[in-house]
Amino acid sequence: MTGLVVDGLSFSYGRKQALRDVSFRVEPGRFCALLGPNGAGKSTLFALLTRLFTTRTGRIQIMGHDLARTPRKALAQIGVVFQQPTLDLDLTVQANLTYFAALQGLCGRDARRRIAAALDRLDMGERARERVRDLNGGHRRRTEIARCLLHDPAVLLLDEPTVGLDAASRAAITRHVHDLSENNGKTILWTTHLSDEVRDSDQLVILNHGQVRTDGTCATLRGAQPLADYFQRQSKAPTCAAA
Ligand SMILES: Nc1ncnc2c1ncn2[C@@H]1O[C@H](COP(=O)(O)OP(=O)(O)OP(=O)(O)O)[C@@H](O)[C@H]1O
Repeated sequence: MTGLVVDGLSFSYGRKQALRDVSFRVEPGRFCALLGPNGAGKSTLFALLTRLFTTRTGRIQIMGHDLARTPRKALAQIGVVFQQPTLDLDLTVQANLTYFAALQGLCGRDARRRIAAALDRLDMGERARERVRDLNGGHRRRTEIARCLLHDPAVLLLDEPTVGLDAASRAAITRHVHDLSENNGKTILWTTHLSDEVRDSDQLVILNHGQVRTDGTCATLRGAQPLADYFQRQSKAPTCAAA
Protein backbone atom coordinates (compact mmCIF):
# COMPACT_ATOMS: atom_id res chain seq x y z
CA MET A 1 0.00 0.00 0.00
CA THR A 2 1.35 3.42 -0.95
CA GLY A 3 1.84 5.89 1.92
CA LEU A 4 0.71 8.96 0.05
CA VAL A 5 -0.78 9.38 -3.42
CA VAL A 6 -1.41 12.77 -5.01
CA ASP A 7 -3.06 12.37 -8.38
CA GLY A 8 -3.95 15.11 -10.87
CA LEU A 9 -4.47 17.77 -8.21
CA SER A 10 -5.35 21.32 -9.29
CA PHE A 11 -6.41 24.29 -7.20
CA SER A 12 -7.18 27.96 -7.86
CA TYR A 13 -7.64 31.03 -5.66
CA GLY A 14 -10.27 32.72 -7.78
CA ARG A 15 -8.55 33.29 -11.12
CA LYS A 16 -5.09 32.55 -9.72
CA GLN A 17 -4.14 28.92 -10.39
CA ALA A 18 -1.86 27.77 -7.58
CA LEU A 19 -1.60 24.06 -8.45
CA ARG A 20 -1.85 22.50 -11.89
CA ASP A 21 -2.25 18.74 -12.36
CA VAL A 22 0.12 17.81 -9.52
CA SER A 23 0.86 14.07 -9.23
CA PHE A 24 3.38 12.11 -7.19
CA ARG A 25 3.43 9.22 -4.71
CA VAL A 26 5.48 8.44 -1.62
CA GLU A 27 6.11 4.82 -0.67
CA PRO A 28 5.83 3.75 3.00
CA GLY A 29 8.90 4.58 5.08
CA ARG A 30 10.24 7.01 2.49
CA PHE A 31 11.37 10.57 3.20
CA CYS A 32 10.06 12.82 0.43
CA ALA A 33 11.34 16.39 0.25
CA LEU A 34 8.95 18.72 -1.53
CA LEU A 35 11.24 21.51 -2.62
CA GLY A 36 10.02 24.71 -4.21
CA PRO A 37 10.80 28.42 -4.27
CA ASN A 38 8.47 30.94 -2.63
CA GLY A 39 5.08 30.91 -4.27
CA ALA A 40 5.58 27.46 -5.85
CA GLY A 41 2.39 26.12 -4.27
CA LYS A 42 3.79 24.12 -1.33
CA SER A 43 1.47 25.60 1.31
CA THR A 44 -1.53 25.22 -0.97
CA LEU A 45 -0.72 21.55 -1.48
CA PHE A 46 -0.24 21.18 2.27
CA ALA A 47 -3.65 22.74 2.92
CA LEU A 48 -5.23 20.24 0.54
CA LEU A 49 -3.41 17.31 2.14
CA THR A 50 -4.67 18.31 5.60
CA ARG A 51 -8.17 19.05 4.25
CA LEU A 52 -8.07 22.73 5.21
CA PHE A 53 -8.92 23.24 1.53
CA THR A 54 -10.76 20.89 -0.80
CA THR A 55 -10.79 20.61 -4.57
CA ARG A 56 -12.84 18.68 -7.07
CA THR A 57 -9.90 18.28 -9.41
CA GLY A 58 -7.69 15.33 -8.56
CA ARG A 59 -7.49 13.00 -5.60
CA ILE A 60 -5.41 12.33 -2.50
CA GLN A 61 -4.95 8.92 -0.87
CA ILE A 62 -3.34 8.39 2.53
CA MET A 63 -2.43 4.78 3.34
CA GLY A 64 -5.02 3.67 0.83
CA HIS A 65 -7.80 5.91 2.18
CA ASP A 66 -9.29 8.48 -0.17
CA LEU A 67 -9.24 11.87 1.57
CA ALA A 68 -12.45 13.09 -0.07
CA ARG A 69 -14.48 9.87 0.32
CA THR A 70 -13.25 8.61 3.70
CA PRO A 71 -11.71 11.69 5.37
CA ARG A 72 -11.80 10.36 8.94
CA LYS A 73 -9.87 7.22 8.05
CA ALA A 74 -7.40 9.17 5.92
CA LEU A 75 -6.85 11.96 8.47
CA ALA A 76 -6.35 9.43 11.29
CA GLN A 77 -3.24 8.26 9.44
CA ILE A 78 -1.49 11.65 9.36
CA GLY A 79 0.53 13.64 11.86
CA VAL A 80 0.92 17.31 10.95
CA VAL A 81 3.40 20.03 11.82
CA PHE A 82 2.21 23.34 10.43
CA GLN A 83 4.51 26.19 9.45
CA GLN A 84 3.12 28.40 12.22
CA PRO A 85 3.80 27.03 15.73
CA THR A 86 0.67 25.96 17.60
CA LEU A 87 1.93 25.25 21.13
CA ASP A 88 0.58 26.92 24.27
CA LEU A 89 3.60 28.88 25.47
CA ASP A 90 2.43 29.04 29.09
CA LEU A 91 2.05 25.27 29.49
CA THR A 92 4.85 22.77 30.00
CA VAL A 93 5.92 20.42 27.25
CA GLN A 94 4.16 17.58 29.08
CA ALA A 95 0.93 19.56 29.49
CA ASN A 96 0.88 20.53 25.81
CA LEU A 97 1.22 16.90 24.79
CA THR A 98 -1.29 15.70 27.40
CA TYR A 99 -3.84 18.18 26.06
CA PHE A 100 -3.30 17.03 22.48
CA ALA A 101 -3.44 13.36 23.53
CA ALA A 102 -6.82 14.01 25.15
CA LEU A 103 -8.07 15.53 21.88
CA GLN A 104 -7.09 12.24 20.24
CA GLY A 105 -9.03 10.26 22.87
CA LEU A 106 -5.84 9.16 24.67
CA CYS A 107 -5.57 9.48 28.43
CA GLY A 108 -4.14 7.97 31.63
CA ARG A 109 -1.24 5.55 31.55
CA ASP A 110 -1.50 5.01 27.80
CA ALA A 111 -1.17 8.75 27.11
CA ARG A 112 1.77 9.08 29.54
CA ARG A 113 3.54 6.14 27.91
CA ARG A 114 3.06 7.55 24.41
CA ILE A 115 4.19 11.03 25.48
CA ALA A 116 7.34 9.67 27.12
CA ALA A 117 8.16 7.56 24.05
CA ALA A 118 7.57 10.45 21.62
CA LEU A 119 9.67 12.87 23.67
CA ASP A 120 12.48 10.31 23.95
CA ARG A 121 12.50 9.83 20.19
CA LEU A 122 13.10 13.55 19.77
CA ASP A 123 15.68 13.70 22.61
CA MET A 124 13.25 15.86 24.57
CA GLY A 125 12.58 13.59 27.55
CA GLU A 126 14.48 15.76 30.00
CA ARG A 127 12.52 18.87 29.04
CA ALA A 128 9.05 17.48 29.72
CA ARG A 129 8.53 19.73 32.76
CA GLU A 130 9.83 22.94 31.16
CA ARG A 131 7.48 25.68 30.04
CA VAL A 132 7.39 25.98 26.26
CA ARG A 133 8.05 29.74 26.58
CA ASP A 134 11.45 28.90 28.09
CA LEU A 135 12.51 26.63 25.22
CA ASN A 136 14.49 27.75 22.20
CA GLY A 137 12.95 27.56 18.72
CA GLY A 138 14.50 24.19 17.90
CA HIS A 139 13.18 22.55 21.06
CA ARG A 140 9.73 24.02 20.46
CA ARG A 141 9.75 22.46 17.00
CA ARG A 142 10.85 19.12 18.40
CA THR A 143 7.96 19.31 20.88
CA GLU A 144 5.57 19.78 17.97
CA ILE A 145 7.06 16.84 16.12
CA ALA A 146 6.75 14.67 19.25
CA ARG A 147 3.14 15.80 19.56
CA CYS A 148 2.28 14.74 16.02
CA LEU A 149 3.53 11.20 16.80
CA LEU A 150 1.20 10.56 19.75
CA HIS A 151 -1.59 8.83 17.83
CA ASP A 152 1.02 6.76 15.92
CA PRO A 153 0.22 8.03 12.41
CA ALA A 154 1.82 6.30 9.43
CA VAL A 155 2.35 9.51 7.47
CA LEU A 156 3.92 12.74 8.74
CA LEU A 157 3.37 16.04 6.94
CA LEU A 158 5.72 18.88 7.88
CA ASP A 159 5.37 22.31 6.28
CA GLU A 160 8.72 24.13 6.32
CA PRO A 161 9.35 22.99 9.91
CA THR A 162 12.78 24.61 10.15
CA VAL A 163 11.78 28.16 9.20
CA GLY A 164 13.43 30.69 11.50
CA LEU A 165 15.77 28.19 13.20
CA ASP A 166 19.56 28.44 13.46
CA ALA A 167 21.78 26.01 11.52
CA ALA A 168 22.39 23.64 14.44
CA SER A 169 18.67 23.35 15.26
CA ARG A 170 17.82 22.85 11.59
CA ALA A 171 20.37 20.06 11.30
CA ALA A 172 19.10 18.34 14.46
CA ILE A 173 15.46 18.43 13.36
CA THR A 174 16.28 17.27 9.85
CA ARG A 175 18.25 14.36 11.35
CA HIS A 176 15.45 13.42 13.76
CA VAL A 177 12.82 13.33 11.03
CA HIS A 178 15.03 11.31 8.66
CA ASP A 179 15.46 8.91 11.55
CA LEU A 180 11.68 8.58 11.88
CA SER A 181 11.48 7.34 8.30
CA GLU A 182 14.58 5.12 8.40
CA ASN A 183 14.08 3.52 11.81
CA ASN A 184 10.37 3.90 12.53
CA GLY A 185 8.95 3.36 9.06
CA LYS A 186 7.12 6.69 8.91
CA THR A 187 6.25 8.07 5.50
CA ILE A 188 7.40 11.70 5.45
CA LEU A 189 6.45 14.66 3.31
CA TRP A 190 8.74 17.56 4.22
CA THR A 191 8.22 20.86 2.41
CA THR A 192 11.13 23.26 2.22
CA HIS A 193 12.83 25.84 0.04
CA LEU A 194 16.26 24.92 1.46
CA SER A 195 18.17 22.35 -0.58
CA ASP A 196 20.62 21.53 2.25
CA GLU A 197 17.82 19.74 4.15
CA VAL A 198 17.60 17.07 1.45
CA ARG A 199 19.73 13.89 1.50
CA ASP A 200 20.89 12.04 -1.59
CA SER A 201 18.78 9.00 -0.69
CA ASP A 202 15.58 11.06 -0.30
CA GLN A 203 12.80 11.20 -2.82
CA LEU A 204 12.85 14.70 -4.24
CA VAL A 205 9.83 16.42 -5.76
CA ILE A 206 10.49 19.91 -7.09
CA LEU A 207 7.43 22.12 -7.41
CA ASN A 208 7.50 25.38 -9.34
CA HIS A 209 4.66 27.61 -10.54
CA GLY A 210 2.24 25.02 -9.21
CA GLN A 211 3.62 22.18 -11.31
CA VAL A 212 5.84 19.20 -10.55
CA ARG A 213 9.15 19.81 -12.35
CA THR A 214 10.95 16.63 -11.29
CA ASP A 215 10.33 13.59 -9.12
CA GLY A 216 12.94 10.96 -8.28
CA THR A 217 15.79 10.04 -5.96
CA CYS A 218 17.83 13.12 -5.17
CA ALA A 219 21.22 11.57 -6.08
CA THR A 220 19.93 10.42 -9.47
CA LEU A 221 18.33 13.75 -10.29
CA ARG A 222 21.22 16.00 -9.37
CA GLY A 223 23.95 13.74 -10.83
CA ALA A 224 27.38 15.36 -10.36
CA GLN A 225 26.09 18.87 -9.69
CA PRO A 226 25.35 20.25 -6.20
CA LEU A 227 21.66 20.06 -5.37
CA ALA A 228 21.54 23.84 -4.88
CA ASP A 229 22.60 24.34 -8.54
CA TYR A 230 20.19 21.70 -9.80
CA PHE A 231 17.35 23.27 -7.80
CA GLN A 232 18.17 26.74 -9.06
CA ARG A 233 18.14 25.51 -12.65
CA GLN A 234 14.81 23.74 -12.17
CA SER A 235 13.34 26.80 -10.50
CA LYS A 236 14.39 29.11 -13.33
CA ALA A 237 13.41 26.86 -16.22
CA PRO A 238 10.34 28.15 -18.06
CA THR A 239 7.11 26.43 -17.13
CA CYS A 240 4.64 25.51 -19.82
CA ALA A 241 1.22 27.07 -19.26
CA ALA A 242 2.28 28.48 -15.89
CA ALA A 243 -0.38 30.50 -14.10
N1 LIG B 1 -5.24 33.42 -0.52
C1 LIG B 1 -4.66 33.56 -1.71
N2 LIG B 1 -5.25 34.28 -2.68
C2 LIG B 1 -4.68 34.41 -3.91
N3 LIG B 1 -3.50 33.85 -4.27
C3 LIG B 1 -2.89 33.12 -3.32
C4 LIG B 1 -3.41 32.94 -2.00
N4 LIG B 1 -2.55 32.15 -1.31
C5 LIG B 1 -1.54 31.87 -2.14
N5 LIG B 1 -1.74 32.44 -3.34
C6 LIG B 1 -0.87 32.34 -4.52
O1 LIG B 1 -0.80 30.97 -4.87
C7 LIG B 1 0.53 30.63 -5.27
C8 LIG B 1 1.05 29.50 -4.40
O2 LIG B 1 1.19 30.01 -3.05
P1 LIG B 1 1.70 29.08 -1.84
O3 LIG B 1 1.60 29.91 -0.61
O4 LIG B 1 0.99 27.80 -1.89
O5 LIG B 1 3.23 28.86 -2.24
P2 LIG B 1 4.44 28.37 -1.32
O6 LIG B 1 5.28 27.50 -2.18
O7 LIG B 1 3.91 27.79 -0.07
O8 LIG B 1 5.21 29.71 -0.98
P3 LIG B 1 5.98 30.11 0.39
O9 LIG B 1 7.21 29.28 0.42
O10 LIG B 1 6.25 31.57 0.18
O11 LIG B 1 5.03 29.84 1.54
C9 LIG B 1 1.35 31.91 -5.17
O12 LIG B 1 1.39 32.52 -6.46
C10 LIG B 1 0.56 32.77 -4.21
O13 LIG B 1 0.75 34.14 -4.49
